[in-house]
Amino acid sequence: MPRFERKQNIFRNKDALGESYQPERIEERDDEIEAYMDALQPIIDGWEPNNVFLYGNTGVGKTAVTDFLLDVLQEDVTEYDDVDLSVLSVNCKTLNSSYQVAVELVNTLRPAGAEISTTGYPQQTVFKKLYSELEALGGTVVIVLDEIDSIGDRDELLYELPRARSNGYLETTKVGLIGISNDFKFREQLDPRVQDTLCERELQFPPYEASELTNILESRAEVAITEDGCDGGVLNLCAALAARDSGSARQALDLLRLAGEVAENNDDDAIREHHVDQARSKLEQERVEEGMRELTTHGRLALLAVVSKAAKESTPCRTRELYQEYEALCESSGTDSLAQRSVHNHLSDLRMLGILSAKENRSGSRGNYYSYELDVPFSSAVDAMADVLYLDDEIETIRDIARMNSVV
Ligand SMILES: Nc1ncnc2c1ncn2[C@@H]1O[C@H](COP(=O)(O)OP(=O)(O)OP(=O)(O)O)[C@@H](O)[C@H]1O
Repeated sequence: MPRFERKQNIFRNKDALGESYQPERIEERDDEIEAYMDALQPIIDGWEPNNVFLYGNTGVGKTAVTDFLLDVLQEDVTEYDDVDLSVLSVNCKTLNSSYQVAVELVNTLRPAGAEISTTGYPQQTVFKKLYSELEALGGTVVIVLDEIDSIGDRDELLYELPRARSNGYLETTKVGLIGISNDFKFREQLDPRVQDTLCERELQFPPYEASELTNILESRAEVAITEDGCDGGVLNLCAALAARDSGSARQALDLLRLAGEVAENNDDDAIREHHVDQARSKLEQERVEEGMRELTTHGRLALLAVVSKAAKESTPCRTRELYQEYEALCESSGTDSLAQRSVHNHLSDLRMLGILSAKENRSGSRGNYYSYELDVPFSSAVDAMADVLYLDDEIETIRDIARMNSVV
């Protein structure tokens, strides 16, 4: 009797709900596609490409539409013998400077074994190597820089590359940049001269509404889910939840995939609305745990102070009292404590992350003050603290007190 058994009554192709899947059809982006095609038109016409800057929140289709249109463009360009198009795509997330992005581009263009080192050259040397690789490639080159905001203020490449031809670094090759970002502040921070060139054509992708997300989910479910694998109403529910929260297609797709997994694990024959509810809580918890894992030691100690008060049923609790709890925890863990003002800042950050909630109380002549409480389940907060702080005994005591008070 096999111990692994194939389950395929819900998913026909689960990968189609994953991040790496490239949809055959783009839904609900006709206006954006039209404007984007307009910006890419000079390439087909044989002229220098426009530089394009795309922005919008996470999950609104910036990358999907770009990949889709560049595939179409590469196919259509084969009709014209005098246009030789190459597309280079780089995600800048881990490359946070012009230098690193330029090295990555050089290495993408060089054959295996001829790559350059990621350190040790003057920046202009790397840029020159990049120009000579681009010149060797020839034709029209479109360079897509996804998550371009990771470059930060070290943005010299964004100034130099679009000017490479006019400055005589490139003779024959025509280069166009496509920058993609979900950081709305990035554009404003750019040097005005960079803004002028990089943002020659700007496209904004707004968040999706529920009805748009439903269409995206319907077209994806046709590929991903079996005919009877999904109850009516499930796609609408996933779409409505994602629209209310972020307007992100990624969130809607994640919710549907996870709901399918919950249904599958329960050996149910179709995804139902209660599976979506469970999936939503699970995603929410993952988000919070991820936020908590990224806290600094003092952020964690400040949170643990709130957790400790919650175990004693003493929340909402004022900063002053939380500070005393925090100081005691610092002493137990052998950590120097911060001033009350800094702890207050950590509490505000925890609130921004959705881990704490705060109430503002009026206090007559002495001004207003905040009192804090957990905005996440007690158990997820304690669990996330347990594996990082060296406070096993204290955390066990907090758990005991919580059990005594039936706080779970
Ligand atoms: N209009 C659409 N039609 C079909 N699928 C879409 C559409 N918009 C987004 N998607 C899908 O949603 C997911 C997220 O989209 P995408 O990666 O393009 O978002 P993004 O705006 O680039 O987000 P980020 O800024 O986080 O990179 C992908 O799986 C993508 O295929």
